[in-house]
Amino acid sequence: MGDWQSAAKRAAAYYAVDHFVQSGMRLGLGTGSTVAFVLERLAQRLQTGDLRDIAGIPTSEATAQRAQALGIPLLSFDDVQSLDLCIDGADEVDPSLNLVKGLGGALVREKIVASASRSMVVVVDESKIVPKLGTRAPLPVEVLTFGWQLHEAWLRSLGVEPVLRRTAQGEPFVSDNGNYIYDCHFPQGIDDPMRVEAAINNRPGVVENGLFLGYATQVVIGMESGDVVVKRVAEEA
Ligand SMILES: O=C[C@H](O)[C@H](O)[C@H](O)COP(=O)(O)O
Repeated sequence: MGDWQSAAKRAAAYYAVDHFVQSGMRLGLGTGSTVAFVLERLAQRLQTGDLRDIAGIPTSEATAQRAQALGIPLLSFDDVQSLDLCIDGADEVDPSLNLVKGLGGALVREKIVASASRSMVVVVDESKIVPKLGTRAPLPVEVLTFGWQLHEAWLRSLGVEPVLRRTAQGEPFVSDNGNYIYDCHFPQGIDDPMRVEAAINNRPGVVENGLFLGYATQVVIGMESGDVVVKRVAEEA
């Protein structure tokens, strides 16, 4: 990651916390290197007393640990069933603010938390902006370990190049939910995300895929120039 990308992620994350988070909110806390800056900013503003009475549901064990270390109060779905706002990163953002997520392996909990949130602010650097989903990042598909071997040929039959995600040691990567992940490469990008989402999620053994269609309400983009640009979903006519 270039220096500008790290600065752009921080700029987007700080902007999102400063413009969208208010005292008293119940938050969804996403996962990844950009969300790390969100947590940093939340902790700073809690310490100064600028923000009060906020708490969040983390979308991964990594986010839970980081938030706890920073003193950000955490909740679970035992405590609340809906959230005011979810802030999360993304691997791709298209012109309609549809997303691919999950390169950090947290897609299942991220989608559950996003679906329980009244709005979703996505924080990215400008390298994540794409004209078409599937052109920059593979689509992660989380599957149960039982029968994981059955999915590869099926995914290939959809015209996809699936690669089982592995650790640096060559072992299959295991998600926080105890599942495996196929990273699915689309040679021409994803032409019809809704059809792909329905087909993949209808397959027995598939837990979830990384397409987030219609979830993002705002996308905060940190630019290489140092500027921050905010995109919102188009208002309905
Ligand atoms: O599973 C991981 C998440 O979807 C992340 O939000 C996504 O991969 C973006 O991560 P980062 O901010 O590190 O690029």
